[in-house]
Amino acid sequence: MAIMRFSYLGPRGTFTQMALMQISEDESEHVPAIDVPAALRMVRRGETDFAVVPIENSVEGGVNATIDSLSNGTALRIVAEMLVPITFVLAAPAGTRLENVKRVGTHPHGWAQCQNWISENLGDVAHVPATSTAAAAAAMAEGNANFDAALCNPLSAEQYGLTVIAEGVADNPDAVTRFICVGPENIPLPERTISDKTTLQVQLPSDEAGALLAMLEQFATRGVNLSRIESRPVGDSLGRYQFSIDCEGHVEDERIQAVLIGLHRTCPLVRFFGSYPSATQVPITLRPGTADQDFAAARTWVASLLPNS
Ligand SMILES: O=C(O)C(=O)Cc1ccccc1
Repeated sequence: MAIMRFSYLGPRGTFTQMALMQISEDESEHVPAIDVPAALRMVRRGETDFAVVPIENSVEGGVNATIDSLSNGTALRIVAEMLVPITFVLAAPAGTRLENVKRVGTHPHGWAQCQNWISENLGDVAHVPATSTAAAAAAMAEGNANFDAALCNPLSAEQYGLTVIAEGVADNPDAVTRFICVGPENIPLPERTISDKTTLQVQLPSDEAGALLAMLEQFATRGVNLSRIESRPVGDSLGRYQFSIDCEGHVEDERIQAVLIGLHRTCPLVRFFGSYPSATQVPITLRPGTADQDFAAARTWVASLLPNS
């Protein structure tokens, strides 16, 4: 089989690479990118086959960089999702004392997920933003960091030869980040499983009272549960928002097709970003009347009412 190339939010040792390891353990296939748009750009240009990027974390919610660069560029397809439990350490050159840490380098999401721990344990310290947690660790190891410790995962502390000066750094020990694997638009659709997700981008008709409610009703009437919904600015004028949505089900499910038909009829823009197996594979409980056979039976009945049936 041809070698698969995966771009990811790098450098080596990011949480994103930990997610990538779940689907490809061979590091020779991993191509680090400076940020999420760059990782996706490599797929759009055909330089890599897939990109792995964070989309949602249990503390901060949606990752805007990912949602926006999916929404505002040429079409891509999500083919898989991965969950990574997030555990941080503070890593620094040997001999660094915790009480001397005044500036912490990390990715903004890392900072957001540890703010309370940091202020309780270190008092007033400044955040120095880095392009990723591992980029902070790498800068620290190279000796050109303008901070005293990197907030990163244990793997990158080890990879970059830093000393762990605090472990279990987290506001919420159960924090999880969800990552997606994204391929080009023409990639085959992943097969249906007992539990799938579908990701969409939807714009609403402008200046219409109740447009958001009407859009949500397309899902509600077919018993389709949403697992994430984010409003993001369209970007052309103030007050214009679009929605990034994950819902439970696969585009091969009749109820999802009915939602898509409803959205397409009533919304000025609907983009499909793929259907893929949910990471947990917890079976979806269907509301009565929303299974494939219910739709098929209803269609047969309607057809029987027509004159030439
Ligand atoms: O910076 C990283 O290591 C990433 O992969 C992004 C990130 C940062 C913090 C929490 C989850 C993901």
